Amino acid sequence: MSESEEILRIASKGDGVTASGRFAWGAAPGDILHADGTLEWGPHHVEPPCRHFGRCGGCQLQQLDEESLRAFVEARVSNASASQELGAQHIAPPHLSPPATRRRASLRAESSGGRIVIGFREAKSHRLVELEECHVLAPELVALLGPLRKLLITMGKAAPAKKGGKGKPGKHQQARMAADIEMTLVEQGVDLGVKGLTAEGLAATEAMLAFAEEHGLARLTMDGGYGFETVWEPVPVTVKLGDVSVPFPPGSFLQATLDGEQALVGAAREWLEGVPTVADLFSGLGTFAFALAGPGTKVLAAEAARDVHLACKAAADRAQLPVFAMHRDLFRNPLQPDELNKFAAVVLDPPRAGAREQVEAIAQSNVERVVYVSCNPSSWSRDAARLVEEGFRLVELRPVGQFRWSTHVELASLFLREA
Ligand SMILES: C[S@@+](CC[C@H](N)C(=O)[O-])C[C@H]1O[C@@H](n2cnc3c(N)ncnc32)[C@H](O)[C@@H]1O
Repeated sequence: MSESEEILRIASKGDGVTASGRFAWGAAPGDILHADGTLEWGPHHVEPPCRHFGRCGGCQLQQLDEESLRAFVEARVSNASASQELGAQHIAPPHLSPPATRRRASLRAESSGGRIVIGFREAKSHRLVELEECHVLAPELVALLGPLRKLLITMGKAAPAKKGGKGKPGKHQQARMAADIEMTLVEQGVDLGVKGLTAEGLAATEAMLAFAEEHGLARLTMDGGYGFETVWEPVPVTVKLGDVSVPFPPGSFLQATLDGEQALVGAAREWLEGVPTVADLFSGLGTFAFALAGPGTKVLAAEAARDVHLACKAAADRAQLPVFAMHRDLFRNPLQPDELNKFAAVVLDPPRAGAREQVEAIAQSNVERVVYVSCNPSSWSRDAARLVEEGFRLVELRPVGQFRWSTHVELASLFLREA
């Protein structure tokens, strides 16, 4: 049997690891892992603030004190850099979003044992934990969970009985319900999307409208399998990017916290100050484009999602800012070196898969300054290695932990081409 050993670090999936390579879930650095698998808490182990911790799939690291949480975020990023020998010149202290600031969430709602459960999926299982509290979500989102649960029960009762089901003939009967819930805090309040359900019948529709009105929703959309249908949107929904209110199509990407967005945008602003022409690739609604564009800076914003691209374009036109929105699939049709050569700098913020093809074209171009923002240190390090191979230097790396207490880590990085 193995000896008692100290937990030395937290691995990328959130388990504590000892020197001999033993793993322990829920451990903090400095804990002692005994031979029988029990943990003795060390100086960095704190009482998790949430009663659901350990069962809810939303958080993995609530047992860490602030110091070791910061160390985890920094290590994820610096290890990714070291794994490819990128030679980062400077790694900034990590930015961590405070509790109760996450402004978007994807949750699951299911009927279970005659009840409706809304929550993140349980860790390593398909079961849902009923969220009685949540320490990461913004209070406006948490406040809606209880009322939403009641609404879904009402809708279930209002739904027509399924043919062949049990129960007295002619009586409404609650069918098994499962839906995906998207919540985003926008300028007008909460944008709520329910996927997998339709409001069937007058009673269900009226219940939805009453709910939206009573809770002052910014928008309510339903998607029963044929695309989003807007049930309620008293005024057009927008998000503020830079100084511009940009239309927000249902389900669009928004950085998870406002302070996280500000950390990433702040890095891009600092690194691209005074640059006259910037290509913002995987631009989304224009988070970086609207922050960078101004009298001295023109920005091209390239994005594949059509509704997102159109929203960016409409906002740029209305604000009369030098942001030129381009609809383009940058995986299949990356900006080519001759197109990239028209820009003094590139900022790119691709999805988790990274941007292998687009980075190859950047490597082959004459662009001298690249700001790479990433939500996946692994794909980032692969792409970064290609830039370094073609003569770029990794000047600065800023770890950002927008998803507090989770293993999900983001970063901003600056690459300059060696003279
Ligand atoms: C991580 S988000 C970043 C969005 C934006 N930079 C921001 O901060 O809000 C990645 C964006 O890439 C877009 N995207 C995904 N695949 C793409 C592709 N093949 N070509 C271009 N854009 C793509 C997504 O629609 C999404 O808007």
